[in-house]
Amino acid sequence: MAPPSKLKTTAQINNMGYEEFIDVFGNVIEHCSLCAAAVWRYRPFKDVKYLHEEICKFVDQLPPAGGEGILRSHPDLAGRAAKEGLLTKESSQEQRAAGLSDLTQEERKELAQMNDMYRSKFGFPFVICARKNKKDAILEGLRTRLNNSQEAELQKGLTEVKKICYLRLLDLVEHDGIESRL
Ligand SMILES: NC(=O)N[C@H]1NC(=O)NC1=O
Repeated sequence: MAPPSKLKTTAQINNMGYEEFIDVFGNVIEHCSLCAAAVWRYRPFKDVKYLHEEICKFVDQLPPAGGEGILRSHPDLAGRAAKEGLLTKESSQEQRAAGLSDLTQEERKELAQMNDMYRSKFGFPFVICARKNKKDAILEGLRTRLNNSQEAELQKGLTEVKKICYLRLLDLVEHDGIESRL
């Protein structure tokens, strides 16, 4: 007999008390459990897509400083936290999936230099959905996005945060092939 699925059903989510909800969904936005805490009140959710939409609505109504705070809660790609083994398990899996644990020394150096340039220009780290971009696309994205305005990068970074969030939710909740929404 197949082992019981660890994925939550919509019914289970809708019956969760606040603490269990945070235990399960507290890191769907990296280090920002406030985003899950804010949407618990909107149960019942029809499915995982609705839960994601409520989180996105919460993120979208934050003032710019709040959005920047969310971006700042993300670790650099292949940065110091990765080197020191301090990533969350989600971020660690995502960075590995993108091939960032197998960078050449040159690629690692280029990424670190561009990450630093990006952070000093915008005041927050470069954020991209690593599971949707392999290492070449990440390096290219960083090179291109360095030319953008601060406002554009705040929006772009938050769009990537919402993609990361959706994929993290799909890892936690039973669903029916709806990844294509990204
Ligand atoms: N800086 C950055 O993009 N970090 C992240 N991206 C991702 O997919 N997971 C992360 O932690």
